Amino acid sequence: MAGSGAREIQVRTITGESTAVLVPNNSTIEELKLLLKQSFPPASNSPNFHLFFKCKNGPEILAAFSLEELLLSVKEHGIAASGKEAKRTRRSSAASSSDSDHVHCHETNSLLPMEMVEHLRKGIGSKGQMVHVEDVGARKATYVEIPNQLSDNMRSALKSLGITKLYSHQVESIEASHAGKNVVVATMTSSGKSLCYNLAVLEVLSQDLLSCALYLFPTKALAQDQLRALLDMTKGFDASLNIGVYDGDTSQKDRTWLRDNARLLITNPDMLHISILPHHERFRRILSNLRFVVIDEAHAYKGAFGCHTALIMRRLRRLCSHVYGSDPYFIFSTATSSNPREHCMELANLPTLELIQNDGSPSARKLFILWNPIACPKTLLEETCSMDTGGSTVEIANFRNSSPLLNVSRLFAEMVQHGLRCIAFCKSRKLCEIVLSYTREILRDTAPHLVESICAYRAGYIATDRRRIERDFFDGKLCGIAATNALELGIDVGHIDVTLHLGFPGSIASLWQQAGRAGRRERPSLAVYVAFGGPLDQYFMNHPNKLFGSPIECCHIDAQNQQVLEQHLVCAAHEYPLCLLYDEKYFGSGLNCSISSLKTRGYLSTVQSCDSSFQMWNYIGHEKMPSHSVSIRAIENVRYEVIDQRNDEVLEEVEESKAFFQIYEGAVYMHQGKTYLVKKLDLSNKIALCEEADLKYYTRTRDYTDVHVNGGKIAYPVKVSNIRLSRTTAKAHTCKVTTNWFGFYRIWRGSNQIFDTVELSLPSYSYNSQAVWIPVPQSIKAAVNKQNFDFRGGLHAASHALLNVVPLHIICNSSDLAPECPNPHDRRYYPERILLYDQHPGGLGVSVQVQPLFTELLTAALELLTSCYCLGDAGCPNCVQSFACHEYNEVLHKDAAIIILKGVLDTDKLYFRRCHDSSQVPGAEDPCQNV
Ligand SMILES: Nc1ncnc2c1ncn2[C@@H]1O[C@H](COP(=O)(O)OP(=O)(O)OP(=O)(O)O)[C@@H](O)[C@H]1O
Repeated sequence: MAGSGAREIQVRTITGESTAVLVPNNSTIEELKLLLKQSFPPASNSPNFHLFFKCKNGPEILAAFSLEELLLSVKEHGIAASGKEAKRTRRSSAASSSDSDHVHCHETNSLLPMEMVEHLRKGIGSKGQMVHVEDVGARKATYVEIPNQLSDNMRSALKSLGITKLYSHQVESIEASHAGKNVVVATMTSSGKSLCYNLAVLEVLSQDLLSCALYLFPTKALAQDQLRALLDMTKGFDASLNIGVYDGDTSQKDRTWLRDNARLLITNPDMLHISILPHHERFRRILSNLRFVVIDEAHAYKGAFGCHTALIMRRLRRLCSHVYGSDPYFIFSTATSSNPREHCMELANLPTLELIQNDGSPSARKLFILWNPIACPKTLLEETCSMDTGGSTVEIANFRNSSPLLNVSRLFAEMVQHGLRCIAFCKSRKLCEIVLSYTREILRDTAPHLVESICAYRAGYIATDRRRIERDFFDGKLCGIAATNALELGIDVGHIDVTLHLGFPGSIASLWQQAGRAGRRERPSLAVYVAFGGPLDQYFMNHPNKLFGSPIECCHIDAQNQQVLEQHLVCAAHEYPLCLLYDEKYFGSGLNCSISSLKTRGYLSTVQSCDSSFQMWNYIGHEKMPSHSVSIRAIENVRYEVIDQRNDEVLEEVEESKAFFQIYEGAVYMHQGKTYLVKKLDLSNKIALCEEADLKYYTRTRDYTDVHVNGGKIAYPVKVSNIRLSRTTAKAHTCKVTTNWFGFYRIWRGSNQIFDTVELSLPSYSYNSQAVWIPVPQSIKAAVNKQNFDFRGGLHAASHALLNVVPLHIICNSSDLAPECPNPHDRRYYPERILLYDQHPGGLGVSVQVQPLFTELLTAALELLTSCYCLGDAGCPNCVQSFACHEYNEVLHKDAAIIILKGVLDTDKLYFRRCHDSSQVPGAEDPCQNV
């Protein structure tokens, strides 16, 4: 029993030994350590000596040693960094939480990221899974003295951040901003880009007490993160800045206050579009005094979302100029784009932009491992497992299976057990939950005290849960997160040592963005890309130079996309009448034609004047708020709530389009690594009731997605370049994209064996869109079959090749379009055609732009395939594989695709020659005939 001057604490080592230790009150950390060492001399066979302190009498024990003492001690022993950083490391910060009665302490053999590579090579990677290690060398900082012109406010802000010198690119960008230039800072992740815009903006705002700034972030989490940073930085300022976040979560009361008082308003493009611009008079003070617009993570604005944001920027700049007499400067920041200047100029319609890209920040060494689970033959795996004395029976049994999921889970457990803070990026929400659950299973055997120190993070979780997880990771209460790309953009979750990547995330830019989350603040780091068995991942495993030697992707936006342009012109006219003379510089040369189209469709009217360029066009549409019907990033409002029926707690809200992949009666639903059985799906109230259950299986839906071409004409005429294009029989039509769910499988965990097939009856999910397509004649099918090639695989490969060449000819992202991807198990009839459709509900107009170019694109696709010397039916990512394939690049046949593409081009050529010969040119002079 604890006497009055002492307390009893329970101590347990990682190997499970446990005893009670009597600790005198007010003992220092050194005394405590000594006591513990006497009770548990580190055994030679226990190199990873983790101590777990559980205080029986509640949390008071922490009062015996202050955080400072703990930090000092930790620092002395060289197992964590000092000062501010140490506060964020897991080892020390668990103790900083006064409401915690758990203290985790790694006494010896915590591994550094670089040491981990050797550890893996000798341990779980000893049989060849580590197929490549790329050494991304360290870079030294180029510091510059803080410029003399910076005010005392700025100097004290820097001091409060512990910054004594600036990186060269920071000074370069601040000077450019202050010289009145628009600036884009395109340096590495964690290179101090925020300071580039914060110093430039705060300096002006603290000197000119009327001036205002608008910060745009693509996510609410980033906005909150920046608010915290700005409030910290400006604590000692003598000028009132009134910084606040104005987004969908802001209360009405706070909104009113911010409108009246804020000088630095943090928001997002959605809010600008739907709330600020349509009610611009309420923001008169801010818009009249707007000096800066800051756009962080500029690479997030590409494709459909980028196109909408570009038009919102034009609406903003136009209102500032026409109504409020202001002309703000722009500061962009981006880490992963290979065309930052061109992209940002298009985004905000700027004539000039200063590019700052000579990165002066230091970066530590990063080792990037390519890890191929299937590189390890089954027999060798068995051998490894039987030799692996540290693994549990479950683990050994599981690891015998070369599943990438189990590999990544094992790596995840390995990292946290060795004191390395880690994010395991997974491509889907389900994978994220499974990885968490497997990793916890491993930890339960090897380090039970760490089971609760890891969790999952994904966009579906309710906002308060996400904020808590971010905070807990930052504070060090958590040491690992299995996350989707929701954690990819730069939220500061503190220091991270390792990133794991389960499967290729969809773009090289995304992979680097994710890997950039580790190794911040000059600490060496590790990234491990674990491959799936699909052709794309296997290609990178076999050709590492294609991954590390290729430039990251460009960001494309097309602010002239007629369909999107017209949607925003309606909003713009509602905000302030349009005028050809003054607005063409914002909306481009298509303005005149779009105004006529909107007039015909009943959106605009004018009072006749003698000179048409002076005419003012007023909004006369029926909607009170036209911006409400323009969706800028296909956010779904209809969502299903997943409720734990035992305590009525909402676990998640799932968008309608994704709901039935996860929740249906009998589904095994996962949340924070726990399994739940879905008991009831209430379709009318959009609620799924579930109960926690210990299940040894998981479920997978049986579904298919069909594209039904309606044959309806698309309402928007497309501008065709003056270049004489080849004729085509391809058509662009409206279409309906429908997903059907008709059953599900029950599958054993571990062995992945299907043991039950269940039928389902669920409503299908559809959205209207636009498609461009060409039929493939029977003669071509016969030619493919004659070679014993897979015709369906050929259609799939040809559509992928076509998709791969589209962004080279049209400004768009390849993710704006999708091909028809066959499910290998689907034996139904399939249309014999090459088709691409707009992935954005309602359509984006990209298919329409593709149609007149179809022959050129088919020719380019054919050239791509014939000039690519890769071997095998499945091709490679340079030719027929697509990063975004819905069916993991299965059912591909490159040689069949060559026959199909060639055949379709020849058929079209022949058709037009015959038309010409018989002088029956069916309107073919106009390549838009089918639009
Ligand atoms: N001149 C400097 N000297 C030392 N540390 C700095 C300096 N400038 C910035 N930092 C620190 O570097 C870290 C990363 O900064 P910041 O978050 O601004 O990077 P970033 O480039 O915006 O990152 P991301 O690309 O992830 O958004 C922060 O902790 C910041 O305080």
